[in-house]
Amino acid sequence: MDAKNIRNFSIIAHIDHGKSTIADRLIEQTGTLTEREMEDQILDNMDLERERGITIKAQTVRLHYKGKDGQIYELNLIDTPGHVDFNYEVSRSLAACEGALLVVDAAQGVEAQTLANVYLALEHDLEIIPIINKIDLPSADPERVKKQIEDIIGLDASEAVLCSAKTGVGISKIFTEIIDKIPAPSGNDSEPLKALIFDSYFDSYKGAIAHIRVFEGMIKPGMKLKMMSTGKTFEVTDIGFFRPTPVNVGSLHAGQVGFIAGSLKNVKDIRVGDTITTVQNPTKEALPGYRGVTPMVYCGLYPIDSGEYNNLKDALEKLQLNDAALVFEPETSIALGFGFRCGFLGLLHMDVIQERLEREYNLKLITTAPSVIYHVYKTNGEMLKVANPAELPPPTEIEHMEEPFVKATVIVPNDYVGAVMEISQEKRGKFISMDYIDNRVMLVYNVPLNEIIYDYFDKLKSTTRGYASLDYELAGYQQAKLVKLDILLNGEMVDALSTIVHIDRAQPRGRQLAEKLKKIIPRQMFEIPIQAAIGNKIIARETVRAMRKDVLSKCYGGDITRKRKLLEKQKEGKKRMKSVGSVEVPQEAFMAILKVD
Ligand SMILES: Nc1nc2c(ncn2[C@@H]2O[C@H](COP(=O)(O)OP(=O)(O)OP(=O)(O)O)[C@@H](O)[C@H]2O)c(=O)[nH]1
Repeated sequence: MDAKNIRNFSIIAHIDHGKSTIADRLIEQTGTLTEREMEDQILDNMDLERERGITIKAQTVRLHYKGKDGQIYELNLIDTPGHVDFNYEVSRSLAACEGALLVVDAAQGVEAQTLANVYLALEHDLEIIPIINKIDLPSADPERVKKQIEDIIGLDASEAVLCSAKTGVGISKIFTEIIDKIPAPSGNDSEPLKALIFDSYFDSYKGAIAHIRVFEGMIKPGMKLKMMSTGKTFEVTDIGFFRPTPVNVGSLHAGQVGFIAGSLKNVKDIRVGDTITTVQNPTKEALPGYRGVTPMVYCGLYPIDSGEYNNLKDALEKLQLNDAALVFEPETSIALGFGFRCGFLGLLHMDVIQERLEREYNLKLITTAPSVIYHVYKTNGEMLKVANPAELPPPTEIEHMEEPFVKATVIVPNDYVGAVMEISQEKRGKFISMDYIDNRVMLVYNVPLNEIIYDYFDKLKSTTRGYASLDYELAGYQQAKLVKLDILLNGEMVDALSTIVHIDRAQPRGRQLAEKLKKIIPRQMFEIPIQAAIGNKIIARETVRAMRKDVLSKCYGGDITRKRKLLEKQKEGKKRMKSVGSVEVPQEAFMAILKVD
């Protein structure tokens, strides 16, 4: 295919504005798949993704379309993940494109992630084609949305495509716009190879597979290639593109998008953002923008049955084959035994991994409350990065501490500005700016990531009746007065329940946590004191009183089915219990810290 007939583009949108549905329509109209093959929402093909209705892993598909001029065009649609956790992947996918379709919901208008994604696209100098979707909705107001796109983003929206991915209106116009407005890729087959890795996945037959965009040069099977960030070399065995199932081809040329596989066994060898070149005639300069992914959120994962430790290890290793962003290392807790401290890109990523471990690998796990990484500057000049609150050194050894902050952008209707400000301040947010857009307001705050993890977004959503949209990006570390809050059960400290909190919040958090735990920890044969402590100082105390009745005392007569049901229920409840010293602690307790404020 002549490069002048190639178009590489992404679709960017706020969650639920219709990105996947539009992608489906584009695939359908190019006849890339027969109707029978056309499964609903092909691009979101992981089960979990479908259930949660969000795009997690980027997918790519090559479409062939006959333009008005009678020529066949190769359109490479590069899907981008739609969640803030995966911002870096979005950025790499965009770097592989010349253009982007900006999809905005005709009823909801511009939202926080619309903006975040547009800014990323503009950073990569992409040609942006505004598309106003869902015009079939009774509440659709395309004119108003056009105005928002112009006022807020500063893009000319006079020629925005009005479309309904549901009815199919406007889809043909999208093709014309892609062909007419998005520039064809430049690049030269005879230059030294320069290809960008923008995604990777693990195939049990072929090993690790890299999604790539060739900028300069060309690739053929048998070539010896080199990863520029690590120097790792390998031989190419397979080359191809996605339709969306993989189709092998003989070569990939400058300007094209596709995949390569070779003697690579682990996705860790394929770093998203890295540049690939040839061993024989390497390029001098890597493509810009590469950085390693760093997990932002950590938690402890422990098998309820300690005999499952090795199975958990195997499962994590398997998941990691496909997910280079997942990190883990063995950890021991006095309370929970042997487990792993695992690092994730964000809360959604954490949720997805936990769910897959339980669902696909049949593991029963105790998860500790998520934590961020604190920078602890010790009095001896050492700096520690602490991801597990239990590992915080004693206060006497700490000179000062720093915690990660994010720049949070919130868009809400005018009526809720006060509420958002209140929540943000409560969450130790520092006000940055406020702008009026249409009948809404865009607020920017610097907020500790720790507070975002707790319940910032939930609170935001509930107090604004779901109208607030949020996007955030990491904004560096700042000094903060932080302390470790410990919990003692029956006089014994439970390391897995320790958290790091701001000094001003420590007292009330400790009290609330003790109250909450009192409700969660079931009564046992003896009295259980629950204490919250900072260092040696006890700041709260509650007591779970001893059990008086056993579960069966409710059963009168000989109703055996009811009796069995009660025992079953009790067993069910027990599954998620972990004996900590002499106390049975349910999973919920380890998450209780997230539920207090
Ligand atoms: N009425 C109407 N509904 C639509 C239209 N396009 C998409 N939807 C619906 O809007 C919802 C979200 O659409 P998706 O395509 O899953 O949205 P998305 O942007 O891909 O969402 P993420 O994958 O989470 O980023 C789905 O229930 C769609 O059926 C449209 O043109 N009209």
